[in-house]
Amino acid sequence: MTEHHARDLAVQILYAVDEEGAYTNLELDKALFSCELSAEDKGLVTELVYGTVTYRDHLDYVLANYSNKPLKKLDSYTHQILRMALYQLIFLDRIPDHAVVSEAVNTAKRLQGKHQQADKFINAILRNYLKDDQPVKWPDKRKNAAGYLAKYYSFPQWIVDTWLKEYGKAGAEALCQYMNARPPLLARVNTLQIQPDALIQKLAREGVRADRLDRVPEGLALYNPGGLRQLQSFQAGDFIIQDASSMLVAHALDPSPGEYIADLCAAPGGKTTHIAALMKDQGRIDAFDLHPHRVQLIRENMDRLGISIIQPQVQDAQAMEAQGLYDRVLVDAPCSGLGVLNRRPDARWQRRRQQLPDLVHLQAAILDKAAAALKLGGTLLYSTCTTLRAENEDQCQHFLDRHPDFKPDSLPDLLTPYQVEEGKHICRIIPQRDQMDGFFIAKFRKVGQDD
Ligand SMILES: C[S@@+](CC[C@H](N)C(=O)[O-])C[C@H]1O[C@@H](n2cnc3c(N)ncnc32)[C@H](O)[C@@H]1O
Repeated sequence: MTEHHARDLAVQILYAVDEEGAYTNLELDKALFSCELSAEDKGLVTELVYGTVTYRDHLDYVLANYSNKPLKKLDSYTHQILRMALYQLIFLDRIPDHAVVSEAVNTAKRLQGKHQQADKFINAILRNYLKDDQPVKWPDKRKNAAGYLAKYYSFPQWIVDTWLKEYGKAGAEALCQYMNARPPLLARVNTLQIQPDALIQKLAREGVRADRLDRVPEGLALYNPGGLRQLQSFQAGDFIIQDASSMLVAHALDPSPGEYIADLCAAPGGKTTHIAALMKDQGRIDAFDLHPHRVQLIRENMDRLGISIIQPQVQDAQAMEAQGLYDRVLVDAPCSGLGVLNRRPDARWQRRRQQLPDLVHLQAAILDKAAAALKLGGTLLYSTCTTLRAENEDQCQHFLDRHPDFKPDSLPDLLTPYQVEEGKHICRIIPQRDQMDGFFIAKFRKVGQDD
């Protein structure tokens, strides 16, 4: 296959994401697995798809200046081809402009033989854009920061509005920039098997450079690892891919060997397997999740990492019946995920403000079951990967209001850099400040009614 076909494939993936609601990463994996493109062309497809999906609204804002038809009336293939070409013209330096235009026209001819004139329309729009020497007029950044951030950085307006309220103009802009950049590749060393410095040396022998993270003892940054799953160290279970924020959650729970722990929303098991490592694989962890195919991922991870104390089970956490059983319970709740929008380019377009009430309700129901399942004196840890107060601080305050038998509990020193002023039991990991996924962590202790 040639580079031309790489572009055709990219347009077909963009179509599936936009028109059929496919997940970008899964659609890409599926398409790249079954095609015969070179590694370089696969890289190009990935870059074009990720960039075009991420910058969708930025690209449409520019396109609307040059199209005599409303964009909504374009057929989807024409629209995807135009967005993808414009993404290359605006954001990529290495492909000459004339090549971008002729590739777009040829892709249209190949994919849309039946849609007469689409190639001519695409050619005219792209040439008009290239001829125009006036810069695009974006919404005024000072008078209409919300409009500017949403269009320029390509986010739904409601997300930008909440970030502006939370972090102000400069903070919200820095957060938009963070979420548009590719996340670093981080790994957690499986300390049941190997220590970080030994793994760094082992990875070096496999041709991968790795450095230790400052903030999490078992965290590594990996550089240019190529086919990660083919590495002997990966197959041997020496590490798991996980972000630093996520690693902080198991440390916040602070488990000890021999304890009985429940992880109520556990799949695919990143935090469960970390908790097991901190327990030296001694004791027991019940790892629940609603979805059978995701529970299977917990099994695969524990098997690869050589862990024996995890009991994975399909279980709706809202329907748990356990009472007074566990020393510690983790609720790593299903949430709006606004702290990790950089990990899936289509996620920002799929989240809806209207989903929030149901999520908040689900989180509260799971927290109530967690509260009942704990022993007296037990620890409850609540975490989310979102930046929204309704799912974080407000959720926790309502929990304390409903459960006078619980008190805030202080977090270990490792978490101190992220503690909020209001209380030592709450941490906010702020991506643009901490250069990690956006997370919220809160800790409580079951003290009983009379305390
Ligand atoms: C944030 S993810 C968990 C990530 C996981 N803790 C890890 O570190 O790998 C939230 C999980 O909650 C699960 N979930 C959603 N609703 C649930 C419910 N009612 N009961 C149990 N699990 C649920 C989802 O399937 C998803 O796997």
